[in-house]
Amino acid sequence: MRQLSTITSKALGRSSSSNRILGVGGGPANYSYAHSGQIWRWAQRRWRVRDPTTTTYRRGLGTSRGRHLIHPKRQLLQTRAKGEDARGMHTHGVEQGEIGNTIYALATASGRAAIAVVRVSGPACLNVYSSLCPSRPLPTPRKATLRTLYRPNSPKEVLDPGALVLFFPAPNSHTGEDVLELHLHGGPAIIRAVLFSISTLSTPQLSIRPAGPGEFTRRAFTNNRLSLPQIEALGDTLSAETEQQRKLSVQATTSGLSRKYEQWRRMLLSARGELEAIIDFSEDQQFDTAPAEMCSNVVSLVQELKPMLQLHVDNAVRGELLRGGISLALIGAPNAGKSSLLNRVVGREAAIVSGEAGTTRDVVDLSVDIGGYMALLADTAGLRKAELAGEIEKEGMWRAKKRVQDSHVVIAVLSIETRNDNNGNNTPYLPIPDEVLEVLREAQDQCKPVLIAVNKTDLLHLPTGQTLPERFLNQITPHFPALQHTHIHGITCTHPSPSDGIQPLLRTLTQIFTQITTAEIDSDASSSLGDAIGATDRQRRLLEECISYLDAFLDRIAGEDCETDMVVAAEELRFAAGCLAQITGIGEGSGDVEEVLGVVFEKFCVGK
Ligand SMILES: Nc1nc2c(ncn2[C@@H]2O[C@H](COP(=O)(O)OP(=O)(O)OP(=O)(O)O)[C@@H](O)[C@H]2O)c(=O)[nH]1
Repeated sequence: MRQLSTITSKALGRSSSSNRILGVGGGPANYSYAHSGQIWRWAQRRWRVRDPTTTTYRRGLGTSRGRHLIHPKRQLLQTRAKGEDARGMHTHGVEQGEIGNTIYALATASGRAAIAVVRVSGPACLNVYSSLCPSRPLPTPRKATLRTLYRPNSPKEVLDPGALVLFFPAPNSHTGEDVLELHLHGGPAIIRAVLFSISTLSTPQLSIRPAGPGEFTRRAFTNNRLSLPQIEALGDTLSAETEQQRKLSVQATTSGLSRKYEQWRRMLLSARGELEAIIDFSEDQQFDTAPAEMCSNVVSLVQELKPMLQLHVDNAVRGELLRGGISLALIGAPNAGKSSLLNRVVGREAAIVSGEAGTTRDVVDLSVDIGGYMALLADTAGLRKAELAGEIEKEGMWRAKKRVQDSHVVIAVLSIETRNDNNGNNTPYLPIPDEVLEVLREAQDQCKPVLIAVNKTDLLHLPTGQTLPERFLNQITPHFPALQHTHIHGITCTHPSPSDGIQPLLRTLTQIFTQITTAEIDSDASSSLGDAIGATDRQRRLLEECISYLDAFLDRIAGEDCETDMVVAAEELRFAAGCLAQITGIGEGSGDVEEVLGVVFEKFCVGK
């Protein structure tokens, strides 16, 4: 990635306050600009000024809020960026009184168990310990130590005769505060007694109270032990059901995504600083680098950053497939065996199977773990000529087609049928209905992976090892020249056997899942692109928003009214950086982090 030229000339070198004003280089980050674009927005809101180039707007700029005007185009605000302290660390509006509290909760599931863990976090940890384990020395930090727990102030009353106690002194603990873990015998009465005992230790000076859902993790975030993306990933870890979801959440928890986004945000802020330097000082100052070159450097940086962001968005979409499940539509003619296949895959009689054509009228949805991937299977109404179908069946077919459009993968079930030949023998043949072909072609046009399952192969009495005769394969392939042969499987649903073809079909499905969820890696790009697959839906939407601001920036900078457009273009960069700030919860524009945390912590349980 190209580095922007650093502005070291007279314009910035005059004083340390210049550095602060321009937000370039070091120095306390206590100041931030509201430049023309921002003032314009205020003006729009307050005085209904529409055109940023009018003098009215400039008057608005000069007089609004009566702040110190350092330049006709901008104003210095001595407002500390919300949620950012002097070191640029996030404070997230945590009330000081709150953080001084000590919290406790049962960290393991309630109910009878071999072991139950009670967690305590906050400044009163040592008091809790000395009250429960009177006259016993504090365990060595991070070393499990056997202790007898007593009821506070009743040294003869044992609560748990053999608890393992762990002490994690601040700041090297999960929450960044002192943390005490009590590994108790898991009987409900012991747990209740210990929790009650802890609650009695609260004093006006050292408040001790039960923790809310996710409150330990919230403290970890507040104390910079975890980033917002890591917490989101942690939420996913807790709700992971399949192996792939688990891997994804672990990847996201341990990846350096936050660092990457923060790096990009700082690059954008630095780029914005360069533009603002040009706007403010190009008329009367000397730069080491010519303004035109500085401007083109900023444009190049944005042009290089954009595809990286786009790749992250694409990879995040793949991650969403793992997180939310891959949707599969089963389509085919009535009686082809779609419901029978669904039942075989989920391993139970989930859908009604009958010899009566048109049994399935509506879409039947089921989720199932296929090869470690969460798959959302949809059995749909059989497709046939509309003129043969009644109103309900027509509605069912419409829904089936709609489901194909919304699915990530399509499985078409064709079925072997038999008819009497002239000699009175039952001859197998493979009907391929036009309605099914049409839907499959549409799916292929939308680049959806398609798999064809030829059902009822038991009617063929094939020799062992053969799953589909060549002639049927040859009948299918001309319709789908682009379809891989490995995506055509012979199966039998009603005669389970090692050669029924179901396992090979599932293996192919798993391969398809792997393909559509594997991160796209640009060979020139950073390795963190693979990590982007762990990005959440919220992060993806913010990345997309960031890209749209970068597009707007590039449009502005290419505009004819260079002076005005550059001012507004710098504002677009600020918004773009704000989107990245919202992802990490760090920096100007990070928005209401509490609100984001509220959504993120919904998934957390008490004790986490
Ligand atoms: N011989 C044989 N019969 C099968 C097989 N699979 C399904 N059938 C039969 O085919 C008939 C239709 O099966 P379903 O699974 O209900 O078919 P469907 O495609 O869901 O049918 P609709 O709901 O009408 O769209 C039933 O009588 C099944 O027993 C198979 O592998 N071999």
